[in-house]
Amino acid sequence: MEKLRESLHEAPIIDKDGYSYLVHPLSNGVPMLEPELLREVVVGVTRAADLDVDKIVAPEAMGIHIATALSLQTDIPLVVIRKRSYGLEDEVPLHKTTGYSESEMFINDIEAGDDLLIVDDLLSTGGTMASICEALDDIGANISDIVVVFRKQGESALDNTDYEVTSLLDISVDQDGVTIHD
Ligand SMILES: O=P(O)(O)OC[C@H]1O[C@H](OP(=O)(O)OP(=O)(O)O)[C@H](O)[C@@H]1O
Ligand SMILES: Nc1ncnc2[nH]cnc12
Repeated sequence: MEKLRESLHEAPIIDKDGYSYLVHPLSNGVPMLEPELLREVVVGVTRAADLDVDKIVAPEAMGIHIATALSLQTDIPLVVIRKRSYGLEDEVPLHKTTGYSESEMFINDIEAGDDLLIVDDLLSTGGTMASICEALDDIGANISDIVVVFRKQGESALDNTDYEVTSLLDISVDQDGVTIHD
């Protein structure tokens, strides 16, 4: 994960009402995402993840490019959990909170019995992932694995649940920058 580690040292941190927010190519699409970095991450996720699944699931927006590349690499179909409702039959809404926002998301085309790999760029408060896992569980799908690129250290809404998250790097973020925890 050499390129990924290097990239963190250059990443700007912005203040979102007291919350230190990492601006990184994988988490924001800016600064520019180098193909070599995306490739390294997709190889890392491919090695870390349980790929014996029916579908890859990624939340909009910044899980999409990682999951798309993984889908191309593995031939596993991709479902995006959207921030927009389509009003389709069996659409499942969920409410999610992060450290700086609160919003609705909508699940389509996941069925009871589906084996799923969930992929996202970053886990922080775990609010997004916990809401997604709960909704997928209610549908009756089986969450085989959850892989994120960055996991921020600290309390998470997934603590004290059965959901286990694998990360490529564990980090902490403050106004002075990013620390990588090995
Ligand atoms: O662990 P949490 O505190 O829930 O934070 C993690 C989530 O926050 C970011 O998404 P965001 O909601 O900012 O939307 P974006 O992907 O469109 O940037 C990130 O992509 C994760 O999905
Ligand atoms: N880019 C980011 N930086 C820090 N915390 C976050 N939580 C969700 N996205 C984040």
